[in-house]
Amino acid sequence: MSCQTPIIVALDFPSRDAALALADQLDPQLCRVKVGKELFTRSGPAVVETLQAKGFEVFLDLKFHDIPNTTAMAVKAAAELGVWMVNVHCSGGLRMMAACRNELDKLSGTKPLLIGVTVLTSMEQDDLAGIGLDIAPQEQVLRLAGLAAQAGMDGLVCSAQEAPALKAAQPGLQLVTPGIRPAGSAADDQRRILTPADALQAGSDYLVIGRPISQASNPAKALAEIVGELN
Ligand SMILES: O=C(O)c1cc(=O)[nH]c(=O)n1[C@@H]1O[C@H](COP(=O)(O)O)[C@@H](O)[C@H]1O
Repeated sequence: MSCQTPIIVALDFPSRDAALALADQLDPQLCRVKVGKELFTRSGPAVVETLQAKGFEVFLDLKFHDIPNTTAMAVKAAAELGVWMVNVHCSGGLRMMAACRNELDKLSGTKPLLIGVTVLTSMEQDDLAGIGLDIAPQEQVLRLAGLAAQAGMDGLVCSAQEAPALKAAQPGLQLVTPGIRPAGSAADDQRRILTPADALQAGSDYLVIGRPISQASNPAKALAEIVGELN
């Protein structure tokens, strides 16, 4: 049976063993899992395959950002790994995103959801100013969302704070929202955050949650409490 909640648990760990130790405490019907840069760089495609064999749908979060051909070929490689979701940075531009879409469209069978990262949830207006963008985060997110829609992307990574505006402007795009913090938990390096229930209410389709679950003394209980809060 496939997953019945919108929760994606980030397996941000320095080793395959640590990631699998957490996965073994989680139920694939209650969450999907995300393999990011740290775990993939250490453990490679084998850890993705192991998680799939345990019944998890895997979001391969490598945030590809390169010239169109290089990015599209990386997305193709992710599709061939059988991942459920893959992402690229929208700031790679329209031609880069369209090349990825085009490459996936050539494949037969089940394809991963192709998701564009807008403005990282760790960034606020001052951070954008630092990289030469004199613009509010939401304005930049909406601009990139327009490009993503034009390129035929399936959805966006954004903050749940932007979800209401995005659902109004781009209703066809699924919203994947990190920066999720249950009430009372530490923000850590995140800046644009919302609670799980508020994020769903705002229009998020998927909630990416890392440390509030992975660093909890009882991760399965932390997941169950968040699922309970959503029902
Ligand atoms: O693409 C992502 O998943 C992502 C995009 C973004 O804007 N912000 C963001 O935090 N993430 C990822 O979501 C996860 C959030 O983890 P926690 O902050 O521990 O909940 C991390 O694995 C990040 O790499």
